[in-house]
Amino acid sequence: MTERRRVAVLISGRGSNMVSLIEAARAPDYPAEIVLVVSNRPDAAGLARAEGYGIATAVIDHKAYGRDREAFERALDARLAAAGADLVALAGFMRLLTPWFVERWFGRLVNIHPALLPAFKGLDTHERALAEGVKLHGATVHFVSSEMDAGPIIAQGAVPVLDADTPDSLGARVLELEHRLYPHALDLVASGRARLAGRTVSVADGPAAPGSLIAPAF
Ligand SMILES: Nc1nc2c(c(=O)[nH]1)N[C@@H](CN(C=O)c1ccc(C(=O)N[C@@H](CCC(=O)O)C(=O)O)cc1)CN2
Ligand SMILES: NCC(=O)N[C@@H]1O[C@H](COP(=O)([O-])[O-])[C@@H](O)[C@H]1O
Repeated sequence: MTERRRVAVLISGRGSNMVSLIEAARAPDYPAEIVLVVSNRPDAAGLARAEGYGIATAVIDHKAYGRDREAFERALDARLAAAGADLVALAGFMRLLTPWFVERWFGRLVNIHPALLPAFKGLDTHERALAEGVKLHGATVHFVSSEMDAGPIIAQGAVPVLDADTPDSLGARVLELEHRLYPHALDLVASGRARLAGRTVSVADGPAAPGSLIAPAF
């Protein structure tokens, strides 16, 4: 097997998607290894979870840089370089990245968003999905572009929205899906099967969203 890609995961909180990536990368044939977890928040619960797996962690507190976003990102970039990371996965990382960082890592920087982009960009996606009365909702893994939640889509998964759903019950169903979607999408990128083609992504040998990620047909 070719060299496994060295992945750094960036978090701001709980880190459940980070754990799904760490667990997936424990498989000997998985094309990536998680070499570092970085948080912009010292109190992120995900840090202790990563340490529990023996993964190196770092805190780069954005508050220490005031309004100087680029200074924060230069410190982040230096820590990624020190770990020899060549792929970065955002997992509940709640900082808008500037064009400087995005251009430096473009095509090697991915994010998971709890909605079927381009629908419901931004925050509170489950509340908004229920308010709109959509019947299918889900999650998207995309390459990160300077424009928020607008980068080329790598893989998506869908779940049904039930009449009795609340934002919490729908959010829980989407999160369970995320934990299967993100390891799949990172596999596509790290193995080279997902290829950027301008504003879109082509996926070699097989669908980007295997049946298991699509809500059961009625
Ligand atoms: N240039 C980009 N940066 C980021 C993207 C992206 O697509 N392009 N994705 C996000 C993740 N994200 C939604 O998926 C997101 C992150 C942060 C925010 C936000 O409003 N952040 C505020 C601060 C909030 C806080 O610290 O709690 C901010 O940065 O001022 C919205 C959506 C990751 N970055
Ligand atoms: N806009 C980005 C965003 O909303 N990301 C979402 O934050 C949660 C992080 O959970 P986690 O810390 O348990 O992985 C996930 O649901 C992820 O999709």
